[in-house]
Amino acid sequence: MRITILAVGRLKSGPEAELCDDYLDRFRKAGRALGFRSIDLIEVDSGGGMEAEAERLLAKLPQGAHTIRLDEHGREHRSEAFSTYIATLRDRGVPDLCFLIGGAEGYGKAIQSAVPETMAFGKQTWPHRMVRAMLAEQLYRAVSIEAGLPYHKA
Ligand SMILES: C[S@@+](CC[C@H](N)C(=O)[O-])C[C@H]1O[C@@H](n2cnc3c(N)ncnc32)[C@H](O)[C@@H]1O
Repeated sequence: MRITILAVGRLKSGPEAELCDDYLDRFRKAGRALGFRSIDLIEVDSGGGMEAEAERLLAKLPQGAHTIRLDEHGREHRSEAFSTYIATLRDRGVPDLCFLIGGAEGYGKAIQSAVPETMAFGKQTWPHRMVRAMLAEQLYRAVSIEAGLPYHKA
């Protein structure tokens, strides 16, 4: 299974980008043996309003991907359940799993109707820069749980 994180805004550098890269690397190393073939972060330009950002996101969605929209109003998963969930998608043969992260204003309506599945990291609103690193960390945690690595302390 290939994973894509599709995010509004371009982070050239900074602590959030470094943290995100670090967890993506860890995910690649731990995930490969479990059948997670790749993980890529794709950024689209911010600006022009939510609907313009929505169009840019939709244009980059891998065709046929199982897509989950990160949203503070969304569904919450415990880390163990998230680990089982992505493993189940992989075992069902889903080729592409894509996570969307909105921009500073959130999502346009086109995204809300095209991507009904949501996931929340609690009910608070987090900066989109941090949400990337949080998602990369939860993905690494998910594969470390499946692999039995001593990272996650339940
Ligand atoms: C700054 S937030 C958007 C703020 C808010 N939705 C609005 O309309 O003002 C930017 C993006 O970060 C992500 N995000 C922020 N808080 C989140 C949370 N608690 N759980 C999951 N994703 C979150 C979402 O993808 C959101 O679109």
